[in-house]
Amino acid sequence: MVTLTKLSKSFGANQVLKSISATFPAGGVYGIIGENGAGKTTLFRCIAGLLTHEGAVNGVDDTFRHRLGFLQTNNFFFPKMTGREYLRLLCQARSAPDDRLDQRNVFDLPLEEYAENYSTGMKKKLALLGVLLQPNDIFILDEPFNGVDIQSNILITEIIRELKQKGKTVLISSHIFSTLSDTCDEIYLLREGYFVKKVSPADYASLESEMIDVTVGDRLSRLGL
Ligand SMILES: Nc1ncnc2c1ncn2[C@@H]1O[C@H](COP(=O)(O)OP(=O)(O)OP(=O)(O)O)[C@@H](O)[C@H]1O
Repeated sequence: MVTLTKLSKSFGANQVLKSISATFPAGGVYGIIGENGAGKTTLFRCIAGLLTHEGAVNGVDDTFRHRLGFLQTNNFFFPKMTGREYLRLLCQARSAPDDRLDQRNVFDLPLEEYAENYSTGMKKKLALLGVLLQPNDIFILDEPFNGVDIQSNILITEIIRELKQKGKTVLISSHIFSTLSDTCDEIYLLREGYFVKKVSPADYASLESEMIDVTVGDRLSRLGL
């Protein structure tokens, strides 16, 4: 479970998150959507403890961050570290078994090659595999579908469903609505620092058409194709 209590974050005069309170129970998948710059990554980084903030995430003394796997939008890989060495490092950081890596390499990554030389999609999959090999209960996936191929898209969707079945908590952001509507129990719309909407599956279709209306508006006629 993830609980946010009056979570606020500013960068100088730019107040990105404005006293957000929300509860994400275990065994659920929660989508966070919002325009570029709405604050999704900032929210995730606050939850993961990578940014100082006002308000609380799961209480001050909670050790839940030791059970939290965070797939960032852009992942860092040490120079001259192979994919296998990266996975071992992540396993060892959480005292997880680092054997059977070839068997668990479900994305068929070239584990003997340097991770920094991987393609964009391969880097994303390596980082995702790393947090999946750890004994995490909470998964924050910032744009996990970004840059990955169709096959991996399908597999990641099924992995998210499996995490839910196992009772994990999954927070996920995406700019592709269908990737969220396929998996999420609730979708939150982040706008101007607030969750302005919390939508259940029965209302996903109307949320999507509302977003299309708002987004497209008069833009096509302005473009004048
Ligand atoms: N380290 C930082 N220093 C200053 N401003 C920042 C920093 N990180 C984010 N911001 C600002 O916070 C706001 C929210 O950025 P954030 O990356 O969280 O948005 P986002 O919703 O994840 O966007 P996108 O969909 O483009 O990934 C933006 O105005 C951004 O410029």
